[in-house]
Amino acid sequence: MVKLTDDYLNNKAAFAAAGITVPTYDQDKLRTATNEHPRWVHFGGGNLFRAFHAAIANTLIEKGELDSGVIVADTYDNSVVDGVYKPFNDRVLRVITKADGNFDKELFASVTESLFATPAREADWKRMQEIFKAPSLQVVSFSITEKGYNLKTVAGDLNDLTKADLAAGPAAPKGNMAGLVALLLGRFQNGATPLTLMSTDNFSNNGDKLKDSVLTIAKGWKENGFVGQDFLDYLQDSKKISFPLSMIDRITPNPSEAVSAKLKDSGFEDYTIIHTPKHTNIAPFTNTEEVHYLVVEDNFPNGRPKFEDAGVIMTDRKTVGEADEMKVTTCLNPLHTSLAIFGSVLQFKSISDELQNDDLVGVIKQIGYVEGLPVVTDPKVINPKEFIDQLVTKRLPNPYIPDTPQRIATDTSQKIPVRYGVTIKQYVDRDGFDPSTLEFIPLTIAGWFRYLMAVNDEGEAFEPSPDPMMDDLKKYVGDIKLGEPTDVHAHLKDILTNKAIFGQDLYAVGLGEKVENYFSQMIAGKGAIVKTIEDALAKHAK
Ligand SMILES: NC(=O)c1ccc[n+]([C@@H]2O[C@H](COP(=O)([O-])OP(=O)(O)OC[C@H]3O[C@@H](n4cnc5c(N)ncnc54)[C@H](O)[C@@H]3O)[C@@H](O)[C@H]2O)c1
Ligand SMILES: O=P(O)(O)OC[C@@H](O)[C@@H](O)[C@H](O)[C@H](O)CO
Repeated sequence: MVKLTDDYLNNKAAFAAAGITVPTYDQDKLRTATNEHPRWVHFGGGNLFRAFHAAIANTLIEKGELDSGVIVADTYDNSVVDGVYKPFNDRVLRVITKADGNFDKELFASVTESLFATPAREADWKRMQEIFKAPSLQVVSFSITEKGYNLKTVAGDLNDLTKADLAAGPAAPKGNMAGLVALLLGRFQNGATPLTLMSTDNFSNNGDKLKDSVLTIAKGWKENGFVGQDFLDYLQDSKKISFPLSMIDRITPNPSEAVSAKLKDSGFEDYTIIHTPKHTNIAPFTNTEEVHYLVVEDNFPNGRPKFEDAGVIMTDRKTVGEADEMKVTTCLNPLHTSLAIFGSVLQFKSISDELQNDDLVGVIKQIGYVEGLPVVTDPKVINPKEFIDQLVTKRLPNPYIPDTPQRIATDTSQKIPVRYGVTIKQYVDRDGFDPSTLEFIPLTIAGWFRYLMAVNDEGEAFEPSPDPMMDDLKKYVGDIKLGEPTDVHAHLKDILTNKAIFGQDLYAVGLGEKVENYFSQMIAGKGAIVKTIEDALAKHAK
């Protein structure tokens, strides 16, 4: 058996026997170099980072183009750092589950340090403060989920955590964004060297959202007398701090039991999956698909690693914006969320199984090709129609990608504005488009309310995936009983007007009644969701 912490340089044969490719570089030397000149910090060392960013760093280090490792920071879930980084010398086994059933297995040693970077863990916080002061630091990247950037409540006001952070100032921030701004303040006060903050989370204009959250905190601190205008100027000067846009795509499911079992059989010792109290599902290994895209706005005022040499498309802001809207708001994520919602209420346990169901395939094709594609601006670097074709015919049906509707249904409230709200807005804003012609987006939104009832299509209770707004949202539909007369308008009217969730008042754009109508059909009794989908396809599929 081999394990992650084994000396891979001197035991290559043992790793090869287990089918694992290992680095040719020395992690200890890389660690020393990183201490001397840190270049790249990543916040949110979850599965996507381990499968994708860590691989990019590994490639660049192998090519001699990156002279230090990545420092991983978590600010949310200490079990990530303590569970899968520190005990394994910060190494990762990345498994690509290929469409032919074969695995590509590679060990990365490109992470050299892992920190739970909050004031609650003093030593790690101090260390991160030092790293942020280093002039050599070029990039701070993020994959902290959509909620990681959010400072507001469902009603659109600042949430209590943010209010408390604004009142207390930068000395001991509790929230994730306040922590980041406190670290940036340290950099400002120690030379004000430039830096790039690169969000790689799944929403359009992700860099703008990150900037907005950073500035909200900084402005609040200025109003309360904790920082001066000069700090705000630093944050808003694009030659000092940049917030590039990015589009990232690689379906990276939670670590799967099937992959774990195969690793064990192949002689790899670190196959145990951890489910943390904060709901991160993580393991010493990560499983991902072969296909991947990362498109980044090339705006790095303190320089950057040669990302393009690891396959990253470096381009202008407009192109990234278009690629991102293409993927996140029309051609991939809206289809994924529809499969997540309907898959959960129809009791599917696998996305590839859902792709065997003609009706669900029908729904996602309508959302992608018919409703989304016409409002896509072609980013040129990726062809949108071919992108959906590849998704629907190759990626989603791949039975070796162990993805589940339940993973994708996590935090749906945070995703609805981006995954459907942006397309609805396009239909509102653009000549020749009428939002009231949309059918399968409102069908999915109705499906989401049906999902929030936490009762499946067989009428049995199920546990929805975690969502930061679940308690608030359940209040709208929690008392509805299948098959009983229900005043649907009275239940949904307040939520369907919520612009924070839908980007629009759905009644004002002719979709409120349509959602109500689909929802009424879906609560008619057992099996009503399946029937509503069938009827919608029979009537409206083009
Ligand atoms: N997994 C994918 O297929 C995929 C693909 C493209 C983009 N993404 C983006 O990456 C994000 C992370 O995906 P993942 O697969 O790594 O998820 P994951 O659950 O494996 O890891 C999530 C990470 O984010 C941290 N986190 C969670 N909530 C946070 C909060 N409120 N504040 C700060 N940190 C927080 C966790 O501690 C963990 O490190 C997604 O939400 C999405 O925006 C994921
Ligand atoms: O990662 P999330 O939680 O934003 O969304 C779940 C999935 O839709 C997403 O992870 C996809 O797998 C990914 O966007 C594919 O690139």
